[in-house]
Amino acid sequence: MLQKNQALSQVAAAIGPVVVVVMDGYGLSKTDAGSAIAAANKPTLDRLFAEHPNIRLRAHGTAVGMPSDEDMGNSEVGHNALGAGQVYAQGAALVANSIATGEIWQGQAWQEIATAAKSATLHCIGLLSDGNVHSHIDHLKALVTQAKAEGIATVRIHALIDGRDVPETSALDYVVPFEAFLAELSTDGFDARIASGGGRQSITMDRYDANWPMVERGWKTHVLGQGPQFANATAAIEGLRQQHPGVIDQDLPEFVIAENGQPIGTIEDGDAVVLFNFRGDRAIEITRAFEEGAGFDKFDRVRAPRVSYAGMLQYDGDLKLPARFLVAPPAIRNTSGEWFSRLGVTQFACSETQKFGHVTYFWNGNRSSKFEGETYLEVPSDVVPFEQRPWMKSAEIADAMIAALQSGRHKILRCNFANGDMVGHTGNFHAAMMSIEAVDLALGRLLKAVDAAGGVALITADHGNADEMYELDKKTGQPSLNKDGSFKAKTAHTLNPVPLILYHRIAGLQLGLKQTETAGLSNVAATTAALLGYDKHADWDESLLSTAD
Ligand SMILES: O=C(O)[C@H](O)COP(=O)(O)O
Ligand SMILES: [Mn+2]
Ligand SMILES: [Mn+2]
Repeated sequence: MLQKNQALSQVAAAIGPVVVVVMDGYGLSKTDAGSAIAAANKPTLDRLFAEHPNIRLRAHGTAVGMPSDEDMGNSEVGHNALGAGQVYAQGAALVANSIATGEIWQGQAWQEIATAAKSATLHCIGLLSDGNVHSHIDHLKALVTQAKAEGIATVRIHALIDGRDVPETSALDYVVPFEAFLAELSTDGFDARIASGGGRQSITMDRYDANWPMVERGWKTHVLGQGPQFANATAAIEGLRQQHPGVIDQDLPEFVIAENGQPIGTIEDGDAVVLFNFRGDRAIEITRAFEEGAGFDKFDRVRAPRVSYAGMLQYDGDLKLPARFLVAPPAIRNTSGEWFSRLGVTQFACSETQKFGHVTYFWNGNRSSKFEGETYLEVPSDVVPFEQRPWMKSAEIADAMIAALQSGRHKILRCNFANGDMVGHTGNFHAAMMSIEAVDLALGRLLKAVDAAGGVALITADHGNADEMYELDKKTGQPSLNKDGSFKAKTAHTLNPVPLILYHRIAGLQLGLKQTETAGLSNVAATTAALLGYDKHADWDESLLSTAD
């Protein structure tokens, strides 16, 4: 079975390495209004779109395993689909289903949490929004409602403020009704309140070991109850906004809710803790802080309470992190990393810290170890607000890819340029435009090395972001305005499709791409296999490559 496909091998014989480039957050908007991509000076990409086969891929909703087509795509589901060549029901859908059927409450994990919490406090930590990328507020409401039904008396919520997967200053749209919901439920001896919180880019939700001090600040806030005190979360958001004018939700500092100067929800021995985020990347570090013993050395925890801890999902199946989880994650099998490894095809993966796990861990179906024949290279990311360095590490990633191509050691090379996404999330139009220009420059250099190696490049993205930097008015299609007449910044991903461009300069080779109705990210793995002359794995979606007869 693991052999070259005869029909394809003639094409493949002419082809050197295949390079897959993911331009994170590069969507194809219907309109230039508010698009940092349209505004960018990008000669390489302009030439690619004008002169090389290119099609649109679906990158959101059910095409990437989200519950509905109203759901935007994100890096996890996008890279899972790209790397696995297939679409799985993802965390958002699995948790929603498990709650809908009630299965979640029957499982041993919830039973253990409920038992511990009956004689202590249940703490729920996570991202308070309906972004459905890391979490969903409906899942949290179901947890609190079930806690009351099972006779748990005290629930404390530690709320990370979003503004990154939802509008940038929407915190009160979630916090006000949620505090009302908790107050209504808090009868008959039941007491559920928000106890602490802060902006998600300021505390707790770091990823890929980029900035542990963020997690330390979160620990001090949620566990030790240290931080500026307010009477409730609504007052905290209002107060922090007054104290820090112009700071958007995701960057708000930490807050602690207190009564008579005493924090109402520190985390103590015997308590139960549920991290209600389902996505792994930004959940792993805080989980380690709760689960690891005395050997934990990332920061001084001051005290490490002995708690019953559960994740909404298991965030890393290889490391078994966390040990207890309420819903089983998708069992992603037969990924392209594994398939190509079995075929003896050498693979190289590279990105900077912020997206390194995306092209390795997410790409390989949430697996933290390498397959045989894989080489990984991580370029350390800057630890600064990315609107101050919109070029990020695009030049260094290009350098590493060029060197890897020149080494002749790898048959498939993949990389992720983080810029369009990470700078897109800041809501800064000018910086996002520059971020795309940096990617264009890096891409131009990389493609020269692809030519020199006689290779082919597939250039794509995992979802949109920089393609819509302003909220667009549904009726006019033009940017919506703030009260002061400025454009309303948009920090979240978009629902737009992404490009797939097929690039090569191999003389005499005619290749094209098929634009099908359902073409999506999950078709890229089979397209890569076809370029190399291999059959795809039977589980994968079809190749989009067309060859001249
Ligand atoms: O975690 C984040 O930064 C955002 O919620 C989603 O962005 P990503 O899916 O591109 O990582
Ligand atoms: Mn992404
Ligand atoms: Mn993103």
